[in-house]
Amino acid sequence: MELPENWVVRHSRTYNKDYYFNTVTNESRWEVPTVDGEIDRVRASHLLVKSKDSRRPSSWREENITRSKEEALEILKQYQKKIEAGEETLSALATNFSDCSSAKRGGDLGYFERGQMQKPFEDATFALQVGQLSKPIWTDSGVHLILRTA
Ligand SMILES: Cn1nc(-c2ccccc2)cc1C(=O)N[C@H](Cc1nc2ccccc2[nH]1)C(=O)O
Repeated sequence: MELPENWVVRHSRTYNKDYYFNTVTNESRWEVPTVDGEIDRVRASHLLVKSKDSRRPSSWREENITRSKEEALEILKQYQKKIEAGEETLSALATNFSDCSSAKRGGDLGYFERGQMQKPFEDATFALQVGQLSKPIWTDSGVHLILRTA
């Protein structure tokens, strides 16, 4: 995490831990300063449809997944239509149909920072506004719909 301008990390011998010091304002603080508008962690839920080419072509739903990538995308687009029409929620569809083990939590992956998820998934999530649904996103796991929740 790069620090905003004029901020440096210092080490407090008294407390034996790092703190942050602004060399212009002489302000010091324990928590990491972030540039306004720079987000360092997000929360998201997702619905994953795997295919035979997925990194792990198996899930709680289906021991051996044989559908093609094209079929997976068509299935995911049907879910996307229902969510965008307000007929279904991503959480309800993920619970019943996601090929990710997060299905048991309505697709909720919790909070994550950059560097934790597969890059296409991370970039798509960080580009979403809170409450916004992604377009279909491909990772090595399959094709995802992502809802940024925080
Ligand atoms: C990243 N992650 N979190 C959970 C999870 C979260 C909450 C509760 C239970 C499982 C499962 C996973 C996971 O990697 N699952 C994989 C599928 C998968 N691949 C992903 C790539 C990016 C983001 C989420 C993804 N989920 C699997 O089940 O084969």
